[in-house]
Amino acid sequence: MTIGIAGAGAFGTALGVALARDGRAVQLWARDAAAVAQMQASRENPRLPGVTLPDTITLTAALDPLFACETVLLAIPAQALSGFLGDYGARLSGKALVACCKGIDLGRMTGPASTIRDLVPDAGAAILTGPSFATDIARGLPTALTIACADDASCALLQQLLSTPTLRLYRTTDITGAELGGALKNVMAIAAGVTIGAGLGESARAALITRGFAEMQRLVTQLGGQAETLAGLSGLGDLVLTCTSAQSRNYRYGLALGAAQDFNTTTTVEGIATASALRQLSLDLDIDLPICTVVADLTTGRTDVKTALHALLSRPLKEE
Ligand SMILES: NC(=O)C1=CN([C@@H]2O[C@H](COP(=O)(O)OP(=O)(O)OC[C@H]3O[C@@H](n4cnc5c(N)ncnc54)[C@H](OP(=O)(O)O)[C@@H]3O)[C@@H](O)[C@H]2O)C=CC1
Ligand SMILES: O=C(CO)COP(=O)(O)O
Repeated sequence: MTIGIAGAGAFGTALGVALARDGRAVQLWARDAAAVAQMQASRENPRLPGVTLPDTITLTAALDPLFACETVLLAIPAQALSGFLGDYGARLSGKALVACCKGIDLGRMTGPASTIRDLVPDAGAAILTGPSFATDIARGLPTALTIACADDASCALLQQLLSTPTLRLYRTTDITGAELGGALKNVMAIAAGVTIGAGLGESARAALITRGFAEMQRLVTQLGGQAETLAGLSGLGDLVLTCTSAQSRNYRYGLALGAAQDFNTTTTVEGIATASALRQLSLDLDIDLPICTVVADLTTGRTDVKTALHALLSRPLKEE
């Protein structure tokens, strides 16, 4: 069975490489025909330098080969997902669609798997998420991820299909917990980066990560997800990775923000839009999300680091 992957960015390509190396045939689609031609010729993706694309990956800029696959991984940024599904949802109905992105859609206020469920109701909506840098997956380093899908039997099939000897998938039916964990950890990673970038210290970062996790639990449980999911790979696992590693783009963006330095605006930093979505959700649902709100205010220039820090530290003292 050929696995389709929409989006030949770092993550889509890394997943394709891992699956192809383990014997799966992969159709890797990108919208830019010139970039596809260049990758075909070089068997390398500039977004994932130093990794040779196995022969069993077929690159394509045409959509028909992608739509011929029964399982399609959607590895495009979270804010682009609803547009893609709006354009092509009719061609994707009945398939297993696995979101491979992390974020909350600013227009719809939904996580990636929920966006699939809403826009392509008769597809099997799933999400693949958890702690993993694309380069680690592509290098064949050991990685463990969460696959979430409402139906356990379908989830088990996807778990088998997408696991390899070095890419180990755990499954859950808690889509809400899994998709929100992945979305929120990026916002927390920006905050952690700001903390270090502004010279506030590693103790402050540990406090930020811990209170960030409390914030994640508050939102997830109020929206019907499970605290246990957040304690797993898609929540705590990815939170720890992204808040402590300079490989993370969200963390690096936060570092630059905290140090008042420029940052390349073409880099995919999912936490920026997601922070604004969460700020709005906090107001709409009356849920206390102080760190997400501060990150949204920082990234949109509504506040500065000094004021943001004061806002967090001057909150009333309370029970842990
Ligand atoms: N990189 C990583 O280590 C990991 C990333 N992820 C998640 O994967 C998702 C993708 O990130 P990543 O691959 O790193 O990002 P990249 O910036 O490397 O690539 C993004 C890809 O998406 C494509 N794209 C953007 N907008 C659209 C659109 N409207 N329609 C079709 N294709 C589009 C881009 O194409 P073009 O070049 O034409 O703009 C590009 O190929 C994110 O949600 C991220 O959080 C998850 C785990 C690890
Ligand atoms: O999600 C990731 C690791 O699990 C990648 O993080 P960044 O998008 O911050 O680089």
